[in-house]
Amino acid sequence: MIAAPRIALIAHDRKKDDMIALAGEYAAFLRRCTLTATGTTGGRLISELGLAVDCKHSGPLGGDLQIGALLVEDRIDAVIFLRDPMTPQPHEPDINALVRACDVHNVACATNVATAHLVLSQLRDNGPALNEEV
Ligand SMILES: O=C(CO)COP(=O)(O)O
Repeated sequence: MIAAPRIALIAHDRKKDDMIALAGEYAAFLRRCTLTATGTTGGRLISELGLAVDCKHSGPLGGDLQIGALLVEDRIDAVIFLRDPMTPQPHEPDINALVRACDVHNVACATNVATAHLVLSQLRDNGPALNEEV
């Protein structure tokens, strides 16, 4: 049996509605996954979609770094990180650290909805083999 994918879900404030819409589309699949999220994003996924989510701190309070630490320990298969490219964020260094950690450890990181569809449909249809050698 293929293990349930472990997915991190993160969205900046102006991207949270997009995240809820995206997660709603994949809700049946996401219910079979192990989900982690930054605090406010996770709270909305729980309250609006009824997903089971391990909520870390809010992004500006270190949540991105907590998720980065998990993926460094090989405990995350993919990150869906809907960043807001139009709004400066006080925790920009944390955001960059998380995306860099994805690159260092070859963990799939979708930073927009189009890529998120590719990653989520791949995981749903083929399991968490995104960062294995092909
Ligand atoms: O700021 C974030 C990611 O950088 C998201 O944090 P929240 O989900 O707590 O809003």
